[in-house]
Amino acid sequence: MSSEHRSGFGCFVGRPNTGKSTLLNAVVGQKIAITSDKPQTTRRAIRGIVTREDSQLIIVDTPGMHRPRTLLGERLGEVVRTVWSEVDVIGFTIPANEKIGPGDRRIAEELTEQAGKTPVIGIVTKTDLVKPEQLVAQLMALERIRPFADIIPVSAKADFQVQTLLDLMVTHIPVSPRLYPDAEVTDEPVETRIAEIIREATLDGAREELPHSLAALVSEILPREGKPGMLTVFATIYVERESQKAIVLGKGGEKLAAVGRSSRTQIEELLGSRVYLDLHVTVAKEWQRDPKQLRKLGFDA
Ligand SMILES: Nc1nc2c(ncn2[C@@H]2O[C@H](COP(=O)(O)OP(=O)(O)OP(=O)(O)O)[C@@H](O)[C@H]2O)c(=O)[nH]1
Repeated sequence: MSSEHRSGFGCFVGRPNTGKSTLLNAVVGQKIAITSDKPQTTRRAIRGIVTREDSQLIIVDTPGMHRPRTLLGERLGEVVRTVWSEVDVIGFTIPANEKIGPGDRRIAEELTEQAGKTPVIGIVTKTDLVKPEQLVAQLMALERIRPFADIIPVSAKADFQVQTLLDLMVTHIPVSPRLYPDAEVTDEPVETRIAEIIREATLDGAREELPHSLAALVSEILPREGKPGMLTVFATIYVERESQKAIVLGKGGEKLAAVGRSSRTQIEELLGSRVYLDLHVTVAKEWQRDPKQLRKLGFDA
């Protein structure tokens, strides 16, 4: 074993809902990316940094892959491809409890076309959901769809082999000194992380039609007037239609109030300060198709 220090970049790819965000959180050990029961909730590349004595692995969380339908969809595609060409190692996620399907195969093909020489580790996720014989069958099925540098089963929920996966990823990154100071966990701006907390809280228990047409934006964080030690966070939830606004608000604004309460606790933890959350819902018609709105919401590549 070499005692030289390694530093480099990695990412997880896989179709929506395969457990990429949960795995990232397990690996980094702090909640920095949003997870949700609904697909396609991760909309931007977020870097988590795992610093160990022997290595520093910077992980970029890639958005869910899906067929581009709107401008937003197309931009996600570009982001994903840029990520693939910049990283040293890619983890391709397949859940243990679902049959490998056309969506998985399409990503495997795109990896072959777009990822060049970047080594790909095949990761069977959510192993806690299946029996051993099902897991073995899935590992064998995965082996057949493309060549992998390694194949490994993991469960982020049961903390099974998460560290082993990290060790494996580190073997593929170059010998290099640390690229980031020890304390840094993510270099995402705090506004973005807060917006993601709000977005996640809004999606929690929301109806099926919401995930694709919801965005959150933090416009300002200011000291609260007359309340020393307290901050005001100004945030807006963007929806596409009046009907969606009604869903987000809930009866008499009840749902929005609950979203505010649950987000505030997390935001206070993140900022280390008491927070007043000034939260509004706005209809921005067809925001997914409007480049100006996309830029405003931080989707500019
Ligand atoms: N039982 C179990 N559930 C898991 C595990 N990992 C993730 N999940 C669940 O699977 C669902 C999807 O997980 P995510 O991490 O959001 O998946 P993703 O691939 O990042 O999804 P997108 O952001 O849509 O691309 C969530 O409900 C998770 O709680 C696991 O190891 N075990």
